[in-house]
Amino acid sequence: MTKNAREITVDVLNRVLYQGAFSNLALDHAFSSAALKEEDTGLVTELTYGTLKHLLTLNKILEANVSLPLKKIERSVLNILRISIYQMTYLDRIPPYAVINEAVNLTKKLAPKASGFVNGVLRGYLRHKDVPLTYASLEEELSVSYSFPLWMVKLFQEQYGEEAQAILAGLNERPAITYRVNTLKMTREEALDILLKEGYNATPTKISPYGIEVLGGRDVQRNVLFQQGVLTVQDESSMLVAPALVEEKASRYLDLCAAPGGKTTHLAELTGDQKDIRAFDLYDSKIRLITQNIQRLGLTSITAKKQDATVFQKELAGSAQVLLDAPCSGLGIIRKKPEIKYTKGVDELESLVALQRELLRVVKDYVLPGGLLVYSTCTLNRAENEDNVRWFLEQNSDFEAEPLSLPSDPRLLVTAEGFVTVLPGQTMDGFFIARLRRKIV
Ligand SMILES: C[S@@+](CC[C@H](N)C(=O)[O-])C[C@H]1O[C@@H](n2cnc3c(N)ncnc32)[C@H](O)[C@@H]1O
Repeated sequence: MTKNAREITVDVLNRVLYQGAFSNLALDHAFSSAALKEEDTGLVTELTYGTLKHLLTLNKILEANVSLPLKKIERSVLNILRISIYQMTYLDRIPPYAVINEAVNLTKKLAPKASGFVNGVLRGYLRHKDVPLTYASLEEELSVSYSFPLWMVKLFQEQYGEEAQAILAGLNERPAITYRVNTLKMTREEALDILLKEGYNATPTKISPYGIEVLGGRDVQRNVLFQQGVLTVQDESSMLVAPALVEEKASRYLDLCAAPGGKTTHLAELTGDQKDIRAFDLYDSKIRLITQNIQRLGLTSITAKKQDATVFQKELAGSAQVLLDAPCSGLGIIRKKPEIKYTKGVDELESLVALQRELLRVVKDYVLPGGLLVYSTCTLNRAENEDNVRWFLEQNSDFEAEPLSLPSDPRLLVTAEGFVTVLPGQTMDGFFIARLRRKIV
């Protein structure tokens, strides 16, 4: 029997919340295995991301409306309830009685004995929808209303002080779609002009001079500009990294944690595809992603190879500008992968710091005397960001911090040393960039 949009959503949520799947990949898999109409694809995407984004709020509402602990409810039934409460609370285009009917019909199919329970819970919620939720503390209120685990709320409060609430709000924003223009093929103005003439609602990104934000129009990935390698999907924060590393005098660039190649390909574009660019990553499957991007963009200056960045390659010692875009906890990209809120734990953050320090320790020896090491992460956790770089500078007196050349913008927090934290919001992921110069001694 074919599955409708809500059943597919429940499948995707089961995979993301209980089997560790990534939301974007689980959705891609669902869409490639079911021939859905475009409007149903839109509904599945909306219900999946909306439910994940507001999961803790939805759980709190459910707790107020059911008399048993949520973990005693069968998982598919719980996810039917969550997507239904999400629609009744956050969407106004679907009438509540239609939501309840859909939920009851789906429960009859997946867990027939629970259909009366689902009907009762949802009708009860409809009657008491306006009763406000109550909280034991300000932290609990922030945790439930923004739907972030308590430990993450406390981490942001402790580390970012008065910016914490803006970070929670920014990480819940709907991400804008931004593209980087391959300036080897045309200027940003030319690409923008073509998109506008084709009826897209598009605008230049404000901080990066290479980006275009597309606010409306047909799927850009089917557009000839994308297919011809003029455009690459990239967050505006990520577009700030390669320009921090490029210098006229440098002839070799190493990107140690490169897949899928977003920043490597930007390096090649900014250096006229004329320099020696080496991209490494840990897995063959990820090297294939880099290769696909290189081919689509028509670049020839990059070689991509499987290589563990914790293992030193002697032959490259002291030879290059170095990018370490380190594996990290990813708290800055929660807008795009909201499941990170519930799947990451504090312990994992600590082991990542150890890995990042090991990577810094190894890759520093590739840096050309007088050259640059750029360290970046897509997380908002000072332990993985500023603390790591300060630790590194204490250990390595032959390196010094150097500010990035960026316009001043309220979304950029810049430390006295020049380290940049990008605050998350509509067009930008939360991000961290530090630029370190190796002294000539
Ligand atoms: C933040 S992502 C890189 C994103 C990439 N720079 C881009 O802009 O497209 C971090 C990457 O580090 C890779 N990685 C993790 N541990 C590694 C290691 N020991 N050596 C090399 N790569 C590693 C992961 O496979 C992942 O692709």
